[in-house]
Amino acid sequence: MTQTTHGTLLRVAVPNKGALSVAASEILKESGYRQRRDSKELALTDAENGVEFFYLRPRDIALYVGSGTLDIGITGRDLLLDSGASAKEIRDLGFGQSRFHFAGPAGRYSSLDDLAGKRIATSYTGVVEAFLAERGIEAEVIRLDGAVETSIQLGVADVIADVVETGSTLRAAGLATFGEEILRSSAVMVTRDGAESHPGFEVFRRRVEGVLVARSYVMMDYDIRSEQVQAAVALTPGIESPTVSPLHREGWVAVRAMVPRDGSQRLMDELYDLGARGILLTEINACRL
Ligand SMILES: Nc1ncnc2c1ncn2[C@@H]1O[C@H](COP(=O)(O)OP(=O)(O)OP(=O)(O)O)[C@@H](O)[C@H]1O
Ligand SMILES: O=P(O)(O)OC[C@H]1O[C@H](OP(=O)(O)OP(=O)(O)O)[C@H](O)[C@@H]1O
Ligand SMILES: [Mg+2]
Repeated sequence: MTQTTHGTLLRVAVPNKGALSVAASEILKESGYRQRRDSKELALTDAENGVEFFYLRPRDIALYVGSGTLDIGITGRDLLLDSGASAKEIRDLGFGQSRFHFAGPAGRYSSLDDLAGKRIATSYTGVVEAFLAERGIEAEVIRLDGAVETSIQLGVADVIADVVETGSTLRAAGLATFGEEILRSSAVMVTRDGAESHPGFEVFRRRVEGVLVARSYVMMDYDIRSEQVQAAVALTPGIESPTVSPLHREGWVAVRAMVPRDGSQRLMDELYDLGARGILLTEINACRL
């Protein structure tokens, strides 16, 4: 293992390509870590921060983390479940959202009952077989590496089970989803029992958490008459507790609180109606809570 003045480096897996790779490196950069500049680099040591990054196929990441070779990884929830690895999800990272669905020629299939005896092509055999077993559906699962949408036209399968984001790939192939959603996925941070004891683990987790909170919250400042402050603070309770400071203007106070980015415009309207003035919204770049 690599040693530095910090001791053993924390070993972190990052998707090397595909739908998650750019956003994963982005969140790590925002968390203050060095990231590779060249997509051909396979590993990068950020000695100053005590972390070594390994750029791997997102499909393999849960296996490396589950087996104990690496401490933390970023991958998709669907890939984690499909791998059957003993890695565990510790944080939804809020990007790479996708749904996983059965699909067939538009109009031909309407429910899961239509799956019996069919050939289902997918890159996610673990997820699909578990789903079918749970519901007692007997069907043949055919493993393909990708571009599964084409397999029906080529006569290899009757239906597919695949990742759907915008649905444009399905539409282009003349396919439509049917039956209930198999699972909902997004990028997740994974680790394994025992990795938490690494001295660098908690710092890493807290840094990423700080970026995620900074992305979902904004800072709100406003002035309000003292007699309205209770009602206003009830609308903006903050995370710990809002800061209320006296103003030079008699009978008025200034309030500062973190508020969820979603709904923040509506909140400004409500505060204005309460009598608040000078309402400001500012971005938070990073935080530790
Ligand atoms: N179009 C998409 N939009 C958002 N997330 C996606 C999309 N396609 C795939 N994903 C998610 O990205 C993760 C990895 O998929 P990705 O396509 O990068 O890898 P792969 O299919 O194994 O490899 P590749 O497509 O490079 O052969 C999965 O968790 C998946 O849910
Ligand atoms: O609903 P959409 O927005 O069209 O996205 C879904 C498509 O994106 C992924 O393909 P990818 O580009 O990863 O190729 P692959 O099939 O070879 O994995 C996925 O497998 C679907 O084909
Ligand atoms: Mg893919």
